[in-house]
Amino acid sequence: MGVTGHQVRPLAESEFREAHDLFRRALLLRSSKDEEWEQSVGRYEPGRVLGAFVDGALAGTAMATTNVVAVPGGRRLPVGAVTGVGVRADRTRRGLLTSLMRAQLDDARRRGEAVAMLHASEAVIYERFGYGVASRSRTVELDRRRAALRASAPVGGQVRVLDQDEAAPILSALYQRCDQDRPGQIGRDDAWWAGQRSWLGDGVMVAVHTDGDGLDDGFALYEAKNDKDVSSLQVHDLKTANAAAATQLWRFLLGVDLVDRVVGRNRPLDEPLEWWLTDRRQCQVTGVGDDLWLRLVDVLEALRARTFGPGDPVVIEVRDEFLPHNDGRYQVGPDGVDRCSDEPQLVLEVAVLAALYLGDQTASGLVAGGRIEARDPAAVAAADRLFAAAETPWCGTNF
Ligand SMILES: CC(=O)SCCNC(=O)CCNC(=O)[C@H](O)C(C)(C)COP(=O)(O)OP(=O)(O)OC[C@H]1O[C@@H](n2cnc3c(N)ncnc32)[C@H](O)[C@@H]1OP(=O)(O)O
Repeated sequence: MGVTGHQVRPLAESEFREAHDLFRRALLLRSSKDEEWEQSVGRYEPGRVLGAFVDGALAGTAMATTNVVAVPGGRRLPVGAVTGVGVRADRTRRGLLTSLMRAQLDDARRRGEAVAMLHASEAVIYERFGYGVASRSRTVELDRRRAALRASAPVGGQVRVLDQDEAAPILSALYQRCDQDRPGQIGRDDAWWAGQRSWLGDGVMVAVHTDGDGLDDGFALYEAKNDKDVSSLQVHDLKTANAAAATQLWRFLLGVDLVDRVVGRNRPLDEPLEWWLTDRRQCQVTGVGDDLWLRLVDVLEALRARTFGPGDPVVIEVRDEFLPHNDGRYQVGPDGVDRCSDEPQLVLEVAVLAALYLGDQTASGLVAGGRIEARDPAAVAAADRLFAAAETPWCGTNF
């Protein structure tokens, strides 16, 4: 296969490191050191690492790892977690990524994965392939000396600090107890933890919270940084099973000596930090950005996998140029989803459906934004109720 003079095929295991380094160089990083490669190799899944070749030489790559993602209603769907996407800088804009995406989505379909997901390096790349922003996250910054939690914020349990070696044996099982039903949550296997450790480096510390019964129920991975005489704690990862674990971990982070600012990255939009603080302005939101991008590979199966809110069914027409088998009309209602031939009330592209799918966006917001055509205005409020999810979607896991 190929658009202009290139071929795409799954790579042999002996080619994985070349693909890894091609990806790193596409991200403007140096090639991996042996130790870094050893920590990353487990993430390369035979059969799911693709290469695009020009004149017989590897010029582009994309891979996926087999995972699950939680959708509204609590089901966890099989999903390909797409990553490692890169094309050599001297081979871009000649269709290599397009061929890689096509091969990868065809493969996902053969595997019976109704959705695919990724985190995007740039917002302009993936919509043409049917991906849309399905969850968002925010960056928060707190002045450590002025930010304090209210006495009324949940308390209980204890925090202990571990280094990465000590934390490694417990983090995987602990993560599985944290926030798992929230739409957008995905799995983290041992290979993910090893790869993440390589990515974050040696400077990371781990705070673990234990509840009153001695059960670990939350953790934070954080790192000290000095920038222009400002000392900060960068919180890379904070996941908890309950509110008390979250408030106690934030209390701990805000109590670390010698630190001016605490910066939480990739935090869920609904984390109630402002409500926990005595002075809500000490929580500054310095950024809101896209988190998880989803691609509905099989629209019917994906819609059937989630639950919908109450109300009248709505007929939507989905347009999908890249995967035309999804083109068509669907009746979506609390009692189920089916293809139909009725006149559509709402018309939208498949990437826009991804923005509705986990409940991140409302139909009315997308109508206002010009991304849904409302042929029947009465259907907009009905679609708002149908697609609403009980919890704000959030992934918060890099891959
Ligand atoms: C999930 C992840 O791994 S995210 C990481 C993605 N990788 C990177 O950002 C690394 C640096 N960038 C790259 O390696 C490459 O530029 C890629 C992979 C983003 C794109 O690869 P290419 O082979 O150039 O893409 P391809 O030629 O198939 O482009 C298809 C279309 O998308 C457009 N496009 C692709 N990348 C970009 C971009 N970064 N910005 C704007 N438009 C883009 C092309 O212009 C083209 O448009 P057209 O069909 O209207 O002509």
